[in-house]
Amino acid sequence: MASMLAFVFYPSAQKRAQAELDRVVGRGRLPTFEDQPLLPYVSAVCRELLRWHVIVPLSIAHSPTKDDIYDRMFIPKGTPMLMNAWAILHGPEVYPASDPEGFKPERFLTTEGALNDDDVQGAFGLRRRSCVRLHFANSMLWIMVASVLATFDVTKTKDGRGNEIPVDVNDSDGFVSHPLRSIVPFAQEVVKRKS
Ligand code: HEM
Repeated sequence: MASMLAFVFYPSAQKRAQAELDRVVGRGRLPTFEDQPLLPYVSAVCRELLRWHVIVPLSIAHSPTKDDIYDRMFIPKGTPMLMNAWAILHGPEVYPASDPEGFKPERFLTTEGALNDDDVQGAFGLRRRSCVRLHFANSMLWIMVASVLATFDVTKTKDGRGNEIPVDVNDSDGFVSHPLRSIVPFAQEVVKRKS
């Protein structure tokens, strides 16, 4: 869902990823995992999706098994603790160069155009208890994004006069965050790309 919003709001990122796909894969087949090393911008789009719209914004609650002190704060055993993944992944200290709220896949690329070392680990929790299926989830996200971009243009819907209908962003409440489903069929168009 967040990918559809990102493609609508940031058409230049969508076009740049499609240009990379056209150059590496061509228009005669779908991308596969063998193509992945040659598609750093598409991979950067996936990282930016995980960062820009954090799926589990407060991660999962954990609690210490014994009393602890952290940074001069006393934390009693059993205190529920949440990691603010949204704040970490939008922190201007970590993403200073360019607008942490904006969708900028190039923040994950080196000046030579290769992927940098920031693998957005925080989106999957940190350290010992992080997501056990993060590699599977990353692969599924990548193949979905690569396939959609290879096949479709995602744009704003136009009204009867040809004016774009503004997309209103509403996110779900709760443990898992996603754009609300109702906006998708009404304000976005997913059109098969012209060959
Ligand atoms: C983009 C997709 C996904 C995201 C963003 C995500 C994110 C997370 C996060 C933030 C946690 C909590 C880590 C913590 O406790 O600090 C977690 C835990 C977990 N995730 Fe995922 N996850 C994703 C996909 C999946 C999938 C596809 C599976 C299974 C097929 C999965 C299975 C689990 C399990 C079993 C845990 C609990 C791990 C534990 O407590 O030891 N996740 N995930």
